[in-house]
Amino acid sequence: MSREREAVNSWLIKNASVLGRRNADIAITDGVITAVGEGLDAPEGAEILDASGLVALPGLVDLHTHLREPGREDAETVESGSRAAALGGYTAVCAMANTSPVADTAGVVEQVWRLGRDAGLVDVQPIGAVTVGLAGEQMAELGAMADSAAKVRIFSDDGFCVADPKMMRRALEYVKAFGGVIAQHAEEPRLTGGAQMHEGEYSARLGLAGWPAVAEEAIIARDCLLTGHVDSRLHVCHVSTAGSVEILRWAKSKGWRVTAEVCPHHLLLTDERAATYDPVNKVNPPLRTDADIEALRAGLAEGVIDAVATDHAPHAAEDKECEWAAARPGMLGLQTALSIVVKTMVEPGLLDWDGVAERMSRTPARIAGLEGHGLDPAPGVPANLTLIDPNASWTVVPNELASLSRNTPYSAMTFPATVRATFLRGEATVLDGKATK
Ligand SMILES: NC(=O)N[C@@H](CC(=O)O)C(=O)O
Repeated sequence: MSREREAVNSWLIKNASVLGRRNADIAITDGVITAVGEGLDAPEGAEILDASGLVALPGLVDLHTHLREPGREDAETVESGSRAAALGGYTAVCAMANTSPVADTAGVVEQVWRLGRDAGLVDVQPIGAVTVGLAGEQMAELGAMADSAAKVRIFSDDGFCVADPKMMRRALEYVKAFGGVIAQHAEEPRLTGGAQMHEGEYSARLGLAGWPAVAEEAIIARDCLLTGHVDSRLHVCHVSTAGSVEILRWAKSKGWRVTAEVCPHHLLLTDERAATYDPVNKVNPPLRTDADIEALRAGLAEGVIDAVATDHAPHAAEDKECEWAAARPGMLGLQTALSIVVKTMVEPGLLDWDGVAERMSRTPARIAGLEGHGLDPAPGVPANLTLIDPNASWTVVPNELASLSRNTPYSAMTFPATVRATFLRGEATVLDGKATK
C-alpha cells in the first residue's frame, strides 16, 4: 500500500514492542508522544497503526553521512539521501563537510541545513570543516558556523585527516568555547600514500599498495593524548582496527572525553573482498581482517566504541565502475545499517534491542547534541520513532535503493530486519516500508 503525503501527525501506534522490552501502545498528538501504555484511546483525529510484532525504537541518528550537495548532486542530494535515511529508520543525520564547495563557512552549512529542512524527511545537521577547503593549513571559521542557523557542533575534515598535531590541538581548544567536538578521520597520510586496501596478506597477494592499521592507530593515540592534554572532546570516525579499540579503551580509562564510531561494513566485510577487484569494495578506511571484525564487535558491545555510524558515501557510476586504483573510496550505508547491526550484533547475542537504541540513537544524538532525538518513547517527547519488523528479511537490490548512487557492496545479499515505519515529529516519513514523499 502506498500513500499520498498527509499532514497527519497524530497517531495511535498499537501494540508495539517498545525497545524490545514490553508491548504497549504509543499515542502521538501534534507530533509529541502523549502516552505510552496498554489499551490507550486514540487521540482525536489520530490514524491507527497496528504495530503487533514490530519493535519501536527512538529514530536512528547517523553521525556520519555524505550527502554530496552542494557539488555532486548527480551522486546524491540532501533530499535523496534524506529519503534513504528515513527508509533506514533514521530521523536525523549529520552531513559531512566534504562537499563542493566545502562546508567551511556559515553560508554553506546554512544552505545544507535549509535543504534538509525543506526535504523534511530527517533532520539534517551539518558538520563543519575544521580547516579551510579541508586543506589542513588554515582553521575554518568554526565560531561562525557554530553561531549560524545550522548551530554546528561537530567539525571534521573527514576524507582527510587533520594531520598537523598543532592544528589538531588548536581546533580541540577552540571548540571548547561552544561545546563542540572534533571528529577525526584518523589516517596518518605519510603512511598511506597510494594505498588501495588494507595492508596484509591480501594486499601482498593482489599486488595492491597497503593502508596499514598503524596509520589509523598512531593518529588515534596522538589525538587521545592531545584531547586529554587540553581537556576537550574528540570523536573518532570509522574505527576499523583491533589496535584502535585497545587505544580507545586505554584513553577512556584515563577519563578523557573521547568517543568513537564504527561502520556497519567494518563489522561484516573483510579485505578478502578486494580479490574481486570490484571497486564497490573499496572504502576508506579499508575493509580489514576477521580479527579486526571480532575486536570491533566486542568493542561496540562493551561500549568502548560508542556508536554505529554509516559513512554513507554515494559515488556516481563513473567514479566506481572503473579500475580499482582509479575508483573513489566509499559505499552506501543508510538503508542497510540497521540490518547489518542486527546480523552482526543482535543475532550473535552481542546487543539486544535496547543496545541497538543505545548505539544507533541515544548515544549518537548525545554526541551530536541533537535536541529531541535519541529519546525513548515517553510522554512529552517529540515523536521521532522507527518501527522495525525483526522477523522479516530482505534482499538488497541496488536499483531499489533510494540513493541516487548504486555503490552498495551488499547486492543480492539477504539480511534480517526491515524498517516498516519512521516518524519525524509525528509525521510518517516511511509507512509500510515505503517513503511517503
Ligand atoms: N569513506 C570513504 O570511503 N569515502 C568518503 C571520504 C573518505 O573518508 O575517504 C567519501 O566522501 O566518499
